[in-house]
Amino acid sequence: MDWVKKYNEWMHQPDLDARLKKELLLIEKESEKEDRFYDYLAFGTGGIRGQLGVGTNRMNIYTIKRTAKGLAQFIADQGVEAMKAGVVIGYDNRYQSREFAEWTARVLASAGVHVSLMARMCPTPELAFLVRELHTFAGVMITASHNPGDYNGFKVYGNDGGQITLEMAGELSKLLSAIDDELTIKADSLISYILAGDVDLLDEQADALYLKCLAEVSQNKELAKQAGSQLSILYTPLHGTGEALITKGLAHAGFTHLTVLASQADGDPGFSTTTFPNPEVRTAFDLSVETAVSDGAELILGTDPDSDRLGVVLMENKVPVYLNGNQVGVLLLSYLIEEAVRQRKDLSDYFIAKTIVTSDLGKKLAEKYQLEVRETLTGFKYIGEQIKVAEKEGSKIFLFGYEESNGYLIKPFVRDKDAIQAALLMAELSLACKQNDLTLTQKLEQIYEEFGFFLEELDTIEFPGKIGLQKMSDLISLIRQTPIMEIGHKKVLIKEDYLTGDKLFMATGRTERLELPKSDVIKFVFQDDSWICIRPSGTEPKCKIYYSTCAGSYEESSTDMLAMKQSFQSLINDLNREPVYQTL
Ligand SMILES: O=P([O-])(O)O[C@H]1O[C@H](COP(=O)(O)O)[C@@H](O)[C@H](O)[C@H]1O
Ligand SMILES: [Mg+2]
Repeated sequence: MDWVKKYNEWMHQPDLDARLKKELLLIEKESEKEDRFYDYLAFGTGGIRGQLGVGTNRMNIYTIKRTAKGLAQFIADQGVEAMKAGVVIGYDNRYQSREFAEWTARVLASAGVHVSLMARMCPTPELAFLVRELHTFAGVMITASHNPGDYNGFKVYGNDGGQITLEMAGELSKLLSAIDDELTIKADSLISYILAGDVDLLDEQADALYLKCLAEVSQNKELAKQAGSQLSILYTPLHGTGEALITKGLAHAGFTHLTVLASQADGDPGFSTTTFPNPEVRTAFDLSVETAVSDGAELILGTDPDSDRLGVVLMENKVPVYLNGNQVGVLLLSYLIEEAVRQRKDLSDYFIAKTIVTSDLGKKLAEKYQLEVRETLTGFKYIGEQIKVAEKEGSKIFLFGYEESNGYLIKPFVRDKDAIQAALLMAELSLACKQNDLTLTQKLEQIYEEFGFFLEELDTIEFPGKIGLQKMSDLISLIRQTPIMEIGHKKVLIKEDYLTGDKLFMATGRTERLELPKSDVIKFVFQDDSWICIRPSGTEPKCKIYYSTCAGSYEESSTDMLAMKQSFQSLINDLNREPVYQTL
């Protein structure tokens, strides 16, 4: 895109939003202007996501209107029935989320697409649920999930309730590439569309519908009814949308001893009490741990702003034990398996889904019970897609889906990760363990003893701006091209390149085809089942490096981890010829 032309167009637009105009006038550096106007934001792992601000490469009312116009055209192309089925729209507590949701509703309605708009902020899984429940053609959620406060985003759902995958995103992007009149897209007022019946507002009824289905998540209803009040839970919504459904959902099930961390329950879009509202990061729990120590809570649950990620901290003798997403996932899976066995279900009828960057511990556990394991690329949309595929095939039944970045799904009435479902099951599992005089760390230990001590770590390297994007792509290409036979003392057994689709056996040079769609991901697998995977994030300007080790003891596994990380870090620094390493 000719950024100078675009910049001038925005600069000379007579009625440009006053705040954006002010911001535009303050930009002096040419590189900054270029970064904001060289392109439009594109679809990534979780829809369109970016920093708020002026420019085509930022989230603002103009880029939102353009995206909504593209979506309206896409729906109109499917015919009148699709337009009537329409779109359900939700939004979180972020800056401008509500404004963006209203603009999306207005632009869609102006094109004749029916809209159901949430009247207040809601969790992403509730919106995903409503797509199925209301049989709409699509769904839109305005959120940037766990990203910092200056981000926002536009997630799109298809009529199965899952986030759109490559095919639909590709078609939508094609339509969007022909739209460049973002500054002049017009629509009537929201109230006029509501009065005309083109936009419906959804409120309490949405919660009631969701909560009715949530009850299905419970594996042992009697347990929580009888003993739920014995488990003391502290919950933090991290200023986001989770409070209403989590408190109601858990209370209905019987978990009545639940306290909400008041200082993080105010919907503050600046996330002022935490630097990063991401339950993957320990500091997100600083305040809740402090409170749990003084109040004696046994379990801390925390959800990200749009409440699709769940973080768990166990309080054992007032000492916090932070679980990562892989650990929570394997604990939930082991509980689902135990309950299925107790209920005499034939587990070979079921499948689980996980991503290629998620630990293999869950896979080992599942395989012991003849559960099929389906692996997908990163992005919960691919896990949601597997449920659709299985239904179409009439093959296996979905038992569980999860990924390392704190995403879990139990019941497929939602087709995206759902922290409300996961919070309920986590509470139930904690209670079941408590009843058996077992701590969750002991439970985890038992799993490690049986299947091996799997450790996982994540490094991120930030690559901001247009130049950063190029540097990141160059680095990953270098890794792709360099014949890496060994990392530290470990021989590479297999190199999987998801961009070329090749699975290369290093010793013999033999290749097999990888079955997943093409994606810029490289995975090195070692002889002892440990692996390293590198890919660009699709939601933030950074490169992610995942490490996983497995050994017969915790000590062995962590020594391995340290050695493996150090070697890979210095390999990357050497390849890049400038040190780029920064740890999450
Ligand atoms: O950010 P969320 O919670 O919407 O989640 C989205 O992004 C995450 C991070 O993606 P990436 O590694 O590409 O940044 C993915 O793990 C997740 O599957 C996806 O739904
Ligand atoms: Mg989220």
